[in-house]
Amino acid sequence: MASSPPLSGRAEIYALLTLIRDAAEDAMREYEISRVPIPSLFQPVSFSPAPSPASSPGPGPGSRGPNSTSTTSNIYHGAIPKGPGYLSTLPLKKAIRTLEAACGQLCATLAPPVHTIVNRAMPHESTALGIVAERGVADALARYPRGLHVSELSSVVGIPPQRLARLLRLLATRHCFIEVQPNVFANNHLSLMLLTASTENSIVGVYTDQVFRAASHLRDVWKDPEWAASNESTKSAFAWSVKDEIQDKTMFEWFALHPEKGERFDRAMVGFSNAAGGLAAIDAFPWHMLPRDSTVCDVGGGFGAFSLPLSKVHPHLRIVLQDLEPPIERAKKMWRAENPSYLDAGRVSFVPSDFFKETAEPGMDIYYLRYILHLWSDEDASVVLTNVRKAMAPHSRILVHDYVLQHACPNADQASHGTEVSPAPLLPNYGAGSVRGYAQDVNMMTLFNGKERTISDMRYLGERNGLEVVRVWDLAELGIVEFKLKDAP
Ligand SMILES: C[S@@+](CC[C@H](N)C(=O)[O-])C[C@H]1O[C@@H](n2cnc3c(N)ncnc32)[C@H](O)[C@@H]1O
Repeated sequence: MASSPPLSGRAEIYALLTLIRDAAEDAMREYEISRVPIPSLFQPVSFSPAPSPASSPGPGPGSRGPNSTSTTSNIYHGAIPKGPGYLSTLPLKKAIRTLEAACGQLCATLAPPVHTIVNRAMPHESTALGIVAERGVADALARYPRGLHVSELSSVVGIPPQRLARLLRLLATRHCFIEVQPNVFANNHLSLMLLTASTENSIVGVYTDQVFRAASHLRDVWKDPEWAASNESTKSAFAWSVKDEIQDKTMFEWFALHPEKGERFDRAMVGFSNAAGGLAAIDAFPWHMLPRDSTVCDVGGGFGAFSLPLSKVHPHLRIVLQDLEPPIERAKKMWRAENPSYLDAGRVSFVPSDFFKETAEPGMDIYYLRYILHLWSDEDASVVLTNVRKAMAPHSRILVHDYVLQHACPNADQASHGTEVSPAPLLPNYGAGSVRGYAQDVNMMTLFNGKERTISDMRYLGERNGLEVVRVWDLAELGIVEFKLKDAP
């Protein structure tokens, strides 16, 4: 546990400035190593139609990893280019974690508290992002690198010019879009994320629509004694928000009434994974050390947002994709389009299965669960884990790929099992540099009564299901917790 005395006053500010400078240097070095130009927020970008899936680049020799541009194909970015300067590697994420933590701590230290608190309470940036993403503003600007006046843009996106200008100015003030002249706006590399074909547009849609509405009901839910006391996923704020339409169902069951929202959610998972570095595990975990034909069961794998790119980078593995029937049907189409040779060689199989009712595929080498356990309370997560444990052979491993949260104060688990310790004077959990995980924790509570977990929570969950933590792989935002059977070698 880090127990050095806290710095104060000028010493803390200078330590933060040093961290900012060092982290920015690390980030710039990563761009240089990757031969990607350092992006400019002031460089307008244009966009022409996407390459067909057949011509999109796949992993190849010399690629830097699954999050770098060279290994991404259309499903991961929704068939759009990421603009100049797009890079998302693990070293860059680590540098940005420190940079954001130090900048956040510096501003929160020196700014008048009222300034910080009022800014944090304002939800309007999210509102503006949601509207602009839904109306396709980035698409409408795509062919105009010198920008378009709101009077022309207005008729394309169906928002009155002056209202549109105000939404865009709020966003441009935070560097998403550029106001190139008064009331004339152009895309930059941030606003490109909002192109309607992009998976990031879908995650913006999910957060600013479904999640936003559900979160606004948390207060009401907690005033109802029955709902407030329940940990069931069918008694979440999301369930409350749709209770006039459907009762006692989870969000996944609600998707059956709204298949278009289910499909948007699938795409959003890819967008979220891009943001969180969800593919970093392809490089960081030693898949290449597993013998040929080792088997990986992607439990609740959706259409294979992880296992599909895994199959491209590590084709020596065999994959079994398990999920409910509708995602499995979508998965078959996705694999046919994205990795037909792997499919035709019979190296992937699709198994419709309810992980609450059925055991996983028996005797697999790896059971991989990404964004699964965090959806559920300890009781429900235990049912899923038990159904996996029953299928395990003595050598099998479970990889739980989720956030691994830390307390915001020094604690015994801070450096256990491979999690990285933040440099002083940052908060032990990297503060603002890791805030998305803590927001996701509240999001899981909102949508499913689920939760993100600390390493102690993971250990507890393992112990109550006959499993032991082997180690944690710190992936700068998400982590992988590796479990084995208790008492297995
Ligand atoms: C948050 S998504 C994660 C998908 C995928 N693992 C990924 O990382 O992109 C949760 C997945 O769990 C699946 N799921 C939900 N309830 C399930 C159940 N009872 N049995 C099997 N899969 C289920 C959903 O269909 C969805 O694909």
